Amino acid sequence: EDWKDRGAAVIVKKEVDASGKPVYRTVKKGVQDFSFGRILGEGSYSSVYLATDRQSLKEYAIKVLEKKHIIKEKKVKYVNIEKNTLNRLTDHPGIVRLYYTFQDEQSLYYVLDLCSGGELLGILKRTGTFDVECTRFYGAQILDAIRYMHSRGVIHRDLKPENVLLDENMHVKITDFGTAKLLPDPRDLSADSGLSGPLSLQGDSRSASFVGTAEYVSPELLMDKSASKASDLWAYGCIIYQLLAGRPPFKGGSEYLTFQKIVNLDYDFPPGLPPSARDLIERCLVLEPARRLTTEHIMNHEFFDGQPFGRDLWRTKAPRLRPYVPP
Ligand SMILES: Nc1ncnc2c1ncn2[C@@H]1O[C@H](COP(=O)(O)OP(=O)(O)OP(=O)(O)O)[C@@H](O)[C@H]1O
Ligand SMILES: O=C(O)[C@@H]1CCC(=O)N(CCc2ccc(Cl)cc2)[C@H]1c1ccccc1Cl
Repeated sequence: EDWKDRGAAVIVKKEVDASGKPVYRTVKKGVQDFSFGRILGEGSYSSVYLATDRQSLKEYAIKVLEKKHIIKEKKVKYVNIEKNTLNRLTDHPGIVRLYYTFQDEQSLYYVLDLCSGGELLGILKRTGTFDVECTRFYGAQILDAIRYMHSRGVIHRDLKPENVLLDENMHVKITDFGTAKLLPDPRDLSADSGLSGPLSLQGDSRSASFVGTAEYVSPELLMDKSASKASDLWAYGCIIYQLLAGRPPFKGGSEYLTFQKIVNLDYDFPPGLPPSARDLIERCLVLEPARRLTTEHIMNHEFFDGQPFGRDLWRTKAPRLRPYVPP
């Protein structure tokens, strides 16, 4: 192959025809272009493998879904949502990148960024809690990624520490978009498209079916099933609380008891939490979605005073992991 593979979705092969004339053939990447390594993890409908591109030797995570299982579990819609969502979120360092997809008789394949640092939940369990510096760094990276997602009309709807992965530099990569809600793409909502309908249509997408993970689900999703961008900020408040406290704010002995705690806003802070962190969490964990802080408000909140966002945030070296020690 004269064409160096640059992680492109297709490879151009240079060959010669019978008369010796050079001809170029484009072929889509496929299973044979990778050497599959160990299993990185398993989902309900998927297995994720470490894989190396045979040409560029670049390492990826390849998520493999078995078609038979997807069809049996009626998850074909999920497959398309994950692909369409990831194709909308292509240029942010805090979102797992989908390079390309392909399929064979039995399976679907998603070639993704390799997140060799594992899940945020995993490192939180090892340290117990995060100190303020770590909470600010990871809180800022997660927020920066949410802000980008929302700007592209994507509501994640299942944000939680298990879905915040870490790359080789221990930087955040948000994953698991199969249950996301796609609003009309703001980039298509140019004035003349007439698509810029009533804001309520865009700001508050009705969702009859999906509910996230018990501890992080927002009260509005439990009460009347309407997910909006504010639902992601409720989950964000739960995550910040969990980084500092070592456990989520709403955790009952059963899912039902957890839901009761959520709709009654029944949670307490462990002693010694910094006042600015308490204030930030309190302003995210607000029952009325419209009264919750937005990503812009949170970036300007006192808890993040002096914390760079944007490019600088992604160039910063991840802080050493230290547990939170009350003063
Ligand atoms: N890009 C990645 N790099 C490294 N590990 C990954 C990557 N994506 C997923 N994993 C790991 O593989 C496992 C399965 O992930 P996957 O997204 O397929 O299923 P899941 O969403 O975790 O499970 P479920 O579908 O039940 O919600 C998870 O434990 C996850 O940590
Ligand atoms: O949307 C696409 O990029 C293609 C379009 C052509 C195609 O056939 N597929 C697979 C569609 C599909 C979805 C679910 C099952 Cl169980 C089987 C096939 C899509 C696909 C291929 C690979 C991985 C994911 C997807 Cl959605």
